[in-house]
Amino acid sequence: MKISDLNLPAHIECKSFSSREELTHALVNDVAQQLEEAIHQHQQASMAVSGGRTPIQLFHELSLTPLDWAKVTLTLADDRCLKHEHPDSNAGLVRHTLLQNCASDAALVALFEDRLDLTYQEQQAQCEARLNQVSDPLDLVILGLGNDGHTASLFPCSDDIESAVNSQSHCALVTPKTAPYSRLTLTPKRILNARRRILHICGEDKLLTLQSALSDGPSIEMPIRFFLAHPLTIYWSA
Ligand SMILES: O=C(O)[C@H](O)[C@@H](O)[C@H](O)[C@H](O)COP(=O)(O)O
Repeated sequence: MKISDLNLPAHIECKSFSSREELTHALVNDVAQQLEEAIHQHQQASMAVSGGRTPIQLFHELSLTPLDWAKVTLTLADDRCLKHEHPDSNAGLVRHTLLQNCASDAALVALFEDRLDLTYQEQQAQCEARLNQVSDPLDLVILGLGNDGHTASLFPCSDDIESAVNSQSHCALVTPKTAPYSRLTLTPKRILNARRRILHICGEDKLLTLQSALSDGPSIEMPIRFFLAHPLTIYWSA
């Protein structure tokens, strides 16, 4: 199957690559250009990135890209409720792979604070306060996709999904049943307010998930649908 086999609506732009290396190269250029334009227009830039395995190469190559990183604020589309030194922490991943080299001067606004003495509800309240200080709209949000149709940490299996997707806040606390750790996630409201959204996916399995998300069905059952209904750029490679 190829991404061109999917019947994508006109508001979705699709960029398809024959290798992950080519995809990464093109995506780095796109992201760098978007951040530069934002800095040019309003003297600063803001971007939320996702965790997981897919963006690791992107983070590394972005970190090597010359840019006025001191004017860039990074945050996360979602994070696991873990200390940042934990290998599954998205904030830890961003610190170790993206906030390096040329990008070491960028600011990172973590969703989950690096401490375990607060309840998850207190963490959520503090995350909300921090996100209030990050420019809204964000210039760019890079999303990933799970094969259950989750994106960010909007997990369809979670008891919290309905309140998370309807939330008027910047972030929500979600505990998935099919994945480890409670999570803090940006809400659809905050993600949809961004100036631009990119979906970064690699592999045939993600294409099948995308195909099923494009078929009719409730958004809450495959939360990526909230974003497929709005302008989006998809970067895909096998
Ligand atoms: O922290 C997370 O789990 C994510 O941000 C999540 O939404 C991720 O993007 C997808 O699960 C895809 O993960 P992979 O890139 O590892 O397939």
